[in-house]
Amino acid sequence: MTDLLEITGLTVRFRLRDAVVQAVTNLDLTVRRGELLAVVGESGCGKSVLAHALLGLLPANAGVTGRALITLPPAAGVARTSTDRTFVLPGGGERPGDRTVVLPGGGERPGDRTVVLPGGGERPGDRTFVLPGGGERPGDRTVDLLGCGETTLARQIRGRRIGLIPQSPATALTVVRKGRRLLAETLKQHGRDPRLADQVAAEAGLDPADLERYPFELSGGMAQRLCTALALASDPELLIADEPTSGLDRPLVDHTLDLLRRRCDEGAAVLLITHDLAAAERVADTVAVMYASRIVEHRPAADLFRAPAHPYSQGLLNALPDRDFRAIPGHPPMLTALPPGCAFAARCTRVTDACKVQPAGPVACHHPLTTAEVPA
Ligand SMILES: Nc1ncnc2c1ncn2[C@@H]1O[C@H](COP(=O)(O)OP(=O)(O)OP(=O)(O)O)[C@@H](O)[C@H]1O
Ligand code: NI
Repeated sequence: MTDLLEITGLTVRFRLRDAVVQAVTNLDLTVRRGELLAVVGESGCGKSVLAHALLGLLPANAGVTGRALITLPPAAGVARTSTDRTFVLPGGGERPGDRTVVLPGGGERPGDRTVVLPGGGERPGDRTFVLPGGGERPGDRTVDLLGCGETTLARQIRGRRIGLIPQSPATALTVVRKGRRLLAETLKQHGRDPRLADQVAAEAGLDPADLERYPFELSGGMAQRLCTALALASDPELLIADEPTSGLDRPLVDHTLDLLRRRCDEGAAVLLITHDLAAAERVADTVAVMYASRIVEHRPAADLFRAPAHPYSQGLLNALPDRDFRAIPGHPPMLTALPPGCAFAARCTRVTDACKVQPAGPVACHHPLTTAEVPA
């Protein structure tokens, strides 16, 4: 997998009349093509502000520093080049006659994937998509999302290369137009057939019949799925999904998570912001745990869920109903009055004097748990 987005030193401060909110502090993250990165953490730790900073959606009282470099292919639209070819992939397992081929598009490149193609004609369940070569190609350009300016973000990035499923879908859908028209117009805007509206709605878990409703006639969960469909309409390289499953029933939660996973398997990247650790465990490749504006642990999902190293990550996992079901005592500190050292120290059972100094690294803790300390 190659890097799609590289964030370094992202810091966001909100100026209030008599205080400064430290919403995101010195955040480093890399998102690769094909990766599903989950960002988890308690309410108010800075997850949505991170998403909004990347998309230039913060209000005027926000100060943003750092870099967020996204590497994009030259053509408008999705990560495709003129040499990429479209394949139909088999819906099921391997079948007699299936052939193995190496990708297209002018010589092998780093990140090219080998796929098995169906030997016969199209079959039910077969899916068509373009396999991105992955590696950087001539003509790819790098844009700093934090420095490129509103015109570039509005015309080239937001809703095109980066899609957002917003945390408050009802607030996002203020227009008085039926879902079908909204979705069809969005598809058209991105050079896609507006007749795909039903298909994209269904992909997002929305009954196409509900496209006949006005946004204000939709339930919270329906509005959520319409926002998901709208975000998918441009087939973005990066999808930022901010609590995309809140308010959905279990089957729809699973449907949405499967959809996000599939996008990554097809070469796009997803930044999934969620309170739902079980969801992150199910679909994420990597997890970044945020606490009081900082990432405190960033590791492969399998490692983190098996053996969390930061005491805060362990606390979050212990709070799960199928684990200890025990919440971490206390509350996160106010972001207007953060301590100079580790912000978790006041709630941590492992605290020592060393914690008065800010810890750094992929596990930002002076006393991380060792694998031996994690109960089997
Ligand atoms: N415009 C603003 N002015 C001042 N403070 C703000 C502003 N927007 C957000 N904040 C503060 O920034 C902090 C991070 O907010 P954010 O919305 O990112 O939290 P979150 O992790 O997404 O929480 P939740 O899980 O509840 O959605 C919060 O303390 C919030 O009050
Ligand atoms: Ni949020």
